[in-house]
Amino acid sequence: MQIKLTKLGKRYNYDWIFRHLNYEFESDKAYAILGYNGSGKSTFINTLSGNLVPSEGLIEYHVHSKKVPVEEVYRYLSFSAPYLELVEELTLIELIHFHTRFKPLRDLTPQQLIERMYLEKARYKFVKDFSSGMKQRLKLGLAIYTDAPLLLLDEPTTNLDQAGINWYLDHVSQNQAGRLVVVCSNIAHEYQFCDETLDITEFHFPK
Ligand SMILES: Nc1ncnc2c1ncn2[C@@H]1O[C@H](COP(=O)(O)OP(=O)(O)OP(=O)(O)O)[C@@H](O)[C@H]1O
Repeated sequence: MQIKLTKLGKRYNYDWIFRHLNYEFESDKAYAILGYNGSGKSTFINTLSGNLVPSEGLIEYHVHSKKVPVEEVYRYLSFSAPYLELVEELTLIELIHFHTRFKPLRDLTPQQLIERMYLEKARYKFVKDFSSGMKQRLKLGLAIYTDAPLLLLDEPTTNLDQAGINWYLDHVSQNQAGRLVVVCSNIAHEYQFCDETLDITEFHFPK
């Protein structure tokens, strides 16, 4: 997946969140989107995902050199963010089967995914009864192990303890080859594996 941004801008009402943003994301690379709280990282990643419509400028997507229209981009991405909800009324195994009806996993079975997330004991537990750290591991596991060329992660280590952070870093780096990975963060350990950084505050307007 390659993404080219040309003079991209997003505003809410009269407030520009970012503007005049020219950038190219290349496949097989990991990028960190940086900026303080409220600087526009989530707005940016949601614009990149096609979930928010830009106020000006252009986003062009290519998968294996084939142009993908913005309304089709959701087919090519997996996304984990604190504001994206899990279906909490399902058990873990039900949720994974539900998820795979929409998007396949990367060469592993639901049982193997449960093992990789260290959630074997929660196989038949309702997701609503998971701890906040277990929910975050589940969100990340589903995103990382979905077979999608674009992996979007907003604040990936929210609610994770040190063991959970190490688990995230291991699994994201083992599954990064051949994909475009974009991480929104202002915590260094969340994006230490990234090749490039993009500071959203450089595109605040007016400067
Ligand atoms: N739907 C909306 N309508 C109006 N303003 C919004 C909307 N969503 C976000 N904003 C504003 O846009 C700005 C950027 O918010 P955003 O959530 O993108 O920042 P962030 O860098 O991801 O913050 P954090 O690190 O705290 O998650 C903030 O001032 C926020 O209040």
